[in-house]
Amino acid sequence: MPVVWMLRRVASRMLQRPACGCQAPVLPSRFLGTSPQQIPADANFHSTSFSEADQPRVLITGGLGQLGVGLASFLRKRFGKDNVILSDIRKPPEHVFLSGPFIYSDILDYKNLREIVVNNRVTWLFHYSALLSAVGEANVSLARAVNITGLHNVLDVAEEHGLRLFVPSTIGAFGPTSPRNPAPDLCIQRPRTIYGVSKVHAELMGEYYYYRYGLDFRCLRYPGIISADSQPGGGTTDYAVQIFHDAVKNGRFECNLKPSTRLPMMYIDDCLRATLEVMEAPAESLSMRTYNVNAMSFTPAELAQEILKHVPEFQITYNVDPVRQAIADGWPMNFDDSNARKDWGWKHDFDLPELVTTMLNFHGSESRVAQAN
Ligand SMILES: NC(=O)c1ccc[n+]([C@@H]2O[C@H](COP(=O)([O-])OP(=O)(O)OC[C@H]3O[C@@H](n4cnc5c(N)ncnc54)[C@H](O)[C@@H]3O)[C@@H](O)[C@H]2O)c1
Ligand SMILES: C[C@@H](O)[C@H](N)C(=O)O
Repeated sequence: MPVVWMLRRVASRMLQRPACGCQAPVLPSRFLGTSPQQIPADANFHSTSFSEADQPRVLITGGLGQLGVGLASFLRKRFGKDNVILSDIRKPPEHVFLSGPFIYSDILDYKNLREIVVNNRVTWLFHYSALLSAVGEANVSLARAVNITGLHNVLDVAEEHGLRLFVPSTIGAFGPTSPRNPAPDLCIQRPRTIYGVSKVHAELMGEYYYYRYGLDFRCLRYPGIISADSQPGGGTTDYAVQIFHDAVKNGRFECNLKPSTRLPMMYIDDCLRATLEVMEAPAESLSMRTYNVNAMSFTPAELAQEILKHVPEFQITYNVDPVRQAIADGWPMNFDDSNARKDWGWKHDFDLPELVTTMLNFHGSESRVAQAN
């Protein structure tokens, strides 16, 4: 195998580098920038003194899901609109298409992925494509393909082209035999969903490529992420997003998890900031390549109590979905993220009260706008 890898690497380097040693011609593209430089894998972007030309050239896969559009907008503020390419296999809504570069990318098509990376001189890749926990159980073979085969393509492209690679993992990478309150970074991981199994695989493969080939792989295990202006893609923590829509719209919500189901959660602003911070952290500050990150932990009953403080008529009822409940019962109730706090200074801004106020304000103003129109 090492011989095969060596040959592949030499061939790929030859393809990337012209024999004359001059600058390789780059195909025209509407996303093309002007910098002739490749960002070195160990570059430290912590300094804000980089010129426009030195900014990373970013590709986000699976970017039309709950988190990708917010990530693109966050990164574009930092690195410039044209340096961040959003991609997916779905058609983007108009406001997303008009907000910056968008491109079709199927992570199961290795050649397509490589072409995008080469033509756009991508240097950082955020790999968001995935099937989440509940939809994954409903379509195991597709989840296996997207979450495992797709990841292999991404790892290979990243390694061949010297990219810095971010892959999110999840609380779902733990299982009922893991310590659950709290789950530390390093412990037994025997998840019982295809989603969890594929994410443990991603963590291990990324770290293997880091140790074996020097790939600059960085991974955060996200808790359930709560966002106001994007819909979740079929996970177990989705209730904590939907509850706000329903509280404002109808004053009531039917929850598909039991009232006492405690899970770690995070507001999207904290999630996106954590993602950029770990990508910008100097390599020497990272004692590990896969970190837990956390903000808060609550049950549906506790979330409903907090909403009641703002919406006194709010009512919650329970109609438990056995698939989601079984998944949640095997996940951590709390997350130990002390290594992230120690190594690269992770600190969350949103606890439960700030989360509820922010979400209700957003949906309240949205519904007032809708009523006024
Ligand atoms: N949202 C959360 O609460 C949460 C928590 C932990 C980890 N994560 C991780 O963060 C990442 C983003 O999550 P999300 O909530 O935005 O997911 P999502 O399900 O909302 O979006 C995933 C996107 O992947 C795309 N996709 C599917 N197949 C693809 C393919 N073959 N090629 C390219 N794209 C494809 C889908 O079209 C979709 O837009 C995922 O890897 C997820 O596991 C999310
Ligand atoms: C937790 C996370 O990975 C996702 N929101 C899910 O529930 O599947």
